[in-house]
Amino acid sequence: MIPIAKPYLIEDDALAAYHTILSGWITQGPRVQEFEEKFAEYTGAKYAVAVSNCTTALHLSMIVAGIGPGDEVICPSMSYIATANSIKYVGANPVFAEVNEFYNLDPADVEKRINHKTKAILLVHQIGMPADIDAFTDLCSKYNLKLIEDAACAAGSVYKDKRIGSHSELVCFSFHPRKIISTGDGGMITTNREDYYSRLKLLRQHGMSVNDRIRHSSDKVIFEDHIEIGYNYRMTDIQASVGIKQLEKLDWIVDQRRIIAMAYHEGLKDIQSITLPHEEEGYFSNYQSYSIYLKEDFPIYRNELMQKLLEKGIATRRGIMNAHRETAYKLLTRKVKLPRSEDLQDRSILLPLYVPMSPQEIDFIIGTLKGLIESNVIHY
Ligand SMILES: C[C@H]1O[C@H](OP(=O)(O)OP(=O)(O)OC[C@H]2O[C@@H](n3cnc4c(=O)[nH]c(N)nc43)[C@H](O)[C@@H]2O)[C@@H](O)[C@@H](O)[C@@H]1N
Ligand SMILES: O=C(O)CCC(=O)C(=O)O
Repeated sequence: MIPIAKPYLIEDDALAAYHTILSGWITQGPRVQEFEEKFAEYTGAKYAVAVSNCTTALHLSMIVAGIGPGDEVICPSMSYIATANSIKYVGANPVFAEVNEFYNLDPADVEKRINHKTKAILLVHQIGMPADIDAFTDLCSKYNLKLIEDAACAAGSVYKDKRIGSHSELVCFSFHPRKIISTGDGGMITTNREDYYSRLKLLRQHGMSVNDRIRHSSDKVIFEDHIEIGYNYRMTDIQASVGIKQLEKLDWIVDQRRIIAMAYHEGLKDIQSITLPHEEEGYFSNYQSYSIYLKEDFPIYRNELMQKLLEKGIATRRGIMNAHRETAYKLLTRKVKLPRSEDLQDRSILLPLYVPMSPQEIDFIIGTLKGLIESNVIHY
């Protein structure tokens, strides 16, 4: 079976975890600090704060951005549900906007939805393709809104010559196994603001004024205070030590993923009934996923195509979900109509993409897909 994804984890990642376990300091310790420093340096941001996953990164970002009950935050519905959930966690409401052909927020549609309750735009760099950060930065300054980036899938992606993580005040990353680099679960927030940095560090560890490492190494007795109600959103040192090793491989992994994406482009470019992903000038994707869109004249129903491919040993996934169609959001979103997002969800599939994939596996996927189309197994 060719799976949809596999994290690229090798012996040095495992050894890093092994050594951390034996070191005797296994959470919120030196490896976490090292991972944060290296991640900030990699992205070009001033600071980075490690947390337990990207969902908690988004939650804390909402808090430090000052989003609260009754506020509205504009975001795509077409995203993993954690994007919208992070807005609900602070008592605010997600206002879903349309996406463009790149599965990313459409700035013109977002602008139409701004009103006096709007406090922020939460953009998503969907499946690793950067969203148009400049357009949203302009909108945010025009209407005095906060910008938060959900870069869960976008470690190693680049927008206008700068890596994702360096463009705005709050950028959230994920190290879930479905992402480019993984620490099991894990997340990171990058920021250039010192006040955000300090508050994020406080909030992820119960609002504790003097952290355990400082108390541990102090030659004087110190007592901590808990100065606001915080959370237990820590990353462990076991995860961070894996993250440090994964980060060393990130650019290489992105290169490898792009080679596979190019092989898909090349092998599938002559099929008229599908649309392939592409990059515009200034946009560089890490190809977290490779999504193809089945046009009106595609000869096989989407779900049947997925089933046929599975029977041939190839796992695929449906197009990116729309949060407003999920049961959890039904009451809130009865009147929401997002035809483009819904169509992209219904008519797209994600193909397997992981490192290493052999040329034979890629050829097999391309050949099987072409064979199914040519034999017109099931017609409309
Ligand atoms: C970007 C979004 O991608 C994912 O959605 P998806 O539907 O494309 O993929 P999923 O089915 O969740 O991905 C899980 C697949 O990823 C591979 N995998 C490999 N290792 C793991 C693992 O440790 N945990 C999980 N959950 N999955 C792992 C396997 O092939 C597994 O079938 C979701 O995981 C979302 O959580 C994510 N935000
Ligand atoms: O939990 C998930 O499956 C997706 C959300 C995510 O990637 C994260 O919270 O880090």
